[in-house]
Amino acid sequence: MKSFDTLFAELSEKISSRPEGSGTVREFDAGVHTIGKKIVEEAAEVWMAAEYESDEETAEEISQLLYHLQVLMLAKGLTLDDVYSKL
Ligand SMILES: N=c1c2ncn([C@@H]3O[C@H](COP(=O)(O)OP(=O)(O)OP(=O)(O)O)[C@@H](O)[C@H]3O)c2ncn1[C@@H]1O[C@H](COP(=O)(O)O)[C@@H](O)[C@H]1O
Repeated sequence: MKSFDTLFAELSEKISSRPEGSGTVREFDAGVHTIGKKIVEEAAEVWMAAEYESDEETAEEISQLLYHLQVLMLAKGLTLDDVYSKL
């Protein structure tokens, strides 16, 4: 099982090494505008799942939202500490 920190380390490594077929690299290259739209879409899916779907489906949507937030952090050059320092 991954944690928020281990996923962030994995995504950072993907963006550095740019392996063929990485969805993360593709989304990173698409830029902040595209990633931002994905975040809004995923946030709506979290809301709908929380109201109308199972706990498992809600957890899956939340995991996807966290993933896209991390890609946005990387696209902006933000670190985990930048965010954690605001918690
Ligand atoms: N955790 C995730 C993850 N969560 C969500 N997603 C992406 O978000 C999409 C889910 O969005 P939707 O539910 O809207 O599904 P969809 O509409 O079919 O997707 P799109 O058409 O919008 O691409 C998936 O298709 C993935 O592209 C993720 N992509 C990758 N990861 C993890 O990131 C790591 C690196 O992945 P790669 O860069 O692909 O190697 C791996 O550990 C993966 O498990």
